[in-house]
Amino acid sequence: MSIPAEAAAAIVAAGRRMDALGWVPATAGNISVRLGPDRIAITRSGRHKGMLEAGDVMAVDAAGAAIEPGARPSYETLLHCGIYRRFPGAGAVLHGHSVANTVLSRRAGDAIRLAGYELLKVFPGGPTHETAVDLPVLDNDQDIARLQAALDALWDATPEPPPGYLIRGHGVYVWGPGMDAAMARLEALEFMLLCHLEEGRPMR
Ligand SMILES: CSC[C@@H](O)[C@@H](O)C(=O)COP(=O)(O)O
Ligand SMILES: [Zn+2]
Repeated sequence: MSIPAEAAAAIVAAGRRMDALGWVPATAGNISVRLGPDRIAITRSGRHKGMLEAGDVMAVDAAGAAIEPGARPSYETLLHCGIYRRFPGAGAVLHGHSVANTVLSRRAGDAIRLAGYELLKVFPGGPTHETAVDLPVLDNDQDIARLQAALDALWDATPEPPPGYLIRGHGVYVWGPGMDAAMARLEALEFMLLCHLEEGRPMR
């Protein structure tokens, strides 16, 4: 299946931006866009996200299976599928490994509370800086299906989960209705995490 040029271009541009900000070292990170009810455009596994070309983006179905036989999507494809399945309004998903999200997630318990930051207004339902967002932190797991099951259990127990979470010592997942919104949320989140880190704040 060929990927719509606009979707591939949005993924390539997002990878360059994340790389410029130092959030996707080596071949870290993965990026996707929802194409339709049973189609997702996602980065191929093992590509450097700052040097993507349109051909580094491929299609999978809603269960994460490659449409093109033999093609190898991101190792973490099931996490993207889990987000699109759970949140019908999600149109783009970003995953990065920044220093701030890695260090803070290693120190944190099961959540990091972000409160009092002006940039919280970038998150849905956060019209003022007085809102607090509890960003979930899950233990890392190389069994991605098991990690997604832990996320599903968490989301089942959380009335309105924020559009992002951390994986301990690994990275962040953030989503939005489209790529621009997902990137704005990622930038806001990384900014607040960096503030948190600089201040040496307690986690909750
Ligand atoms: C460079 S190691 C990082 C990977 O293990 C993984 O966490 C990651 O983010 C990228 O995996 P990928 O399969 O390229 O999408
Ligand atoms: Zn990763």
